[in-house]
Amino acid sequence: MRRLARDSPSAMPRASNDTAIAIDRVHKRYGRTHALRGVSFDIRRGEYFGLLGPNGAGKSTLISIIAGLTHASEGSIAVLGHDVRSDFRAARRALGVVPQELVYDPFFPVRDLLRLQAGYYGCGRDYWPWINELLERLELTDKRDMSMRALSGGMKRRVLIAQALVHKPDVVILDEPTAGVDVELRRTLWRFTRDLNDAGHTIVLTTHYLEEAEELCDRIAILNHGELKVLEDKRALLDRHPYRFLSLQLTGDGGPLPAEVEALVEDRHEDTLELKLEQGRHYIADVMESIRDAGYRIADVRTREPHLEDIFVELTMDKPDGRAA
Ligand SMILES: Nc1ncnc2c1ncn2[C@@H]1O[C@H](COP(=O)(O)OP(=O)(O)OP(=O)(O)O)[C@@H](O)[C@H]1O
Repeated sequence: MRRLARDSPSAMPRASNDTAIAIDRVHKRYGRTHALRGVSFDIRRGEYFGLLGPNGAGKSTLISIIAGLTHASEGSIAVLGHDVRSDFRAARRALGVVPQELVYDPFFPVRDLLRLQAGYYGCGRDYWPWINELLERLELTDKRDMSMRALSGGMKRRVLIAQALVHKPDVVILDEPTAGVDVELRRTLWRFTRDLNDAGHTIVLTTHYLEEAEELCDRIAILNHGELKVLEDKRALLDRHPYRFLSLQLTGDGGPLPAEVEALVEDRHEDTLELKLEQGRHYIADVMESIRDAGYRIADVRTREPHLEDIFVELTMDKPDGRAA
């Protein structure tokens, strides 16, 4: 697949201001629901940023405020220095938002829809080559004259992505772009967004597929219960978690495992045990010896480093006493 060249029409000049989105002490209340509780952070220009959190954490609310679809109860947000309320048009012009929901006009042919959308931003014929490039990159060229209602769900999602990009926005927000799409399309979208990022666009991704965030993002923010839980470089976040997983396939008719081994069990399925070991505290050799002492043979041993998913669960899982992690 063709890559977007740095000097392609999509390449954005770097501004002296390094902040793409500045979020300052934002609160949002819906009646008695306090959906955002004083969230502050910056998204830097040119980064691929992951905004994660469990259901109801406040991600969509934050994106809606950034996009000007709803207002913060308190606090402010600026996109490329433009306040999303007082300077709405300039802020919106700098943004391309790919929505989570499939909302579209069923009757328009795809290319006409994209040209019309570009027109809303005052982008005329000189943007048509860019629209053709989008159609090509999203593998929609042969669908360009079809009406939206005739397209499959995956194709519609591609059109929504193209629609968000018609005006070559500097900052692109992707809200669950791969929800319900097949593996091939997911890969196509990953490549495409990475190329956009290489060409200078800031990308903000929300996703429930944590391997997607792990693969693509430079920095990760995790929201939980309307608060910023973590904002960290992805590599540092993964490295900071000093544990690893040990998977053991057991044979033989052993008895109960010793309590200190039971305490490490994360998962068990059929004859395999998955244990979570903290570095410097639990030693693989000791654990294996205890298991052998309990009367088992160890037929296979595997280890793995933590994935983003493990860290996400640890940071967002509510404690049994009702406290948030
Ligand atoms: N329009 C609304 N009216 C009332 N409450 C709302 C509204 N939108 C969101 N909420 C509430 O605000 C909180 C945050 O919701 P939000 O949709 O922002 O979370 P989310 O992190 O995007 O979740 P998900 O991953 O499920 O999309 C939830 O408690 C939700 O019920």
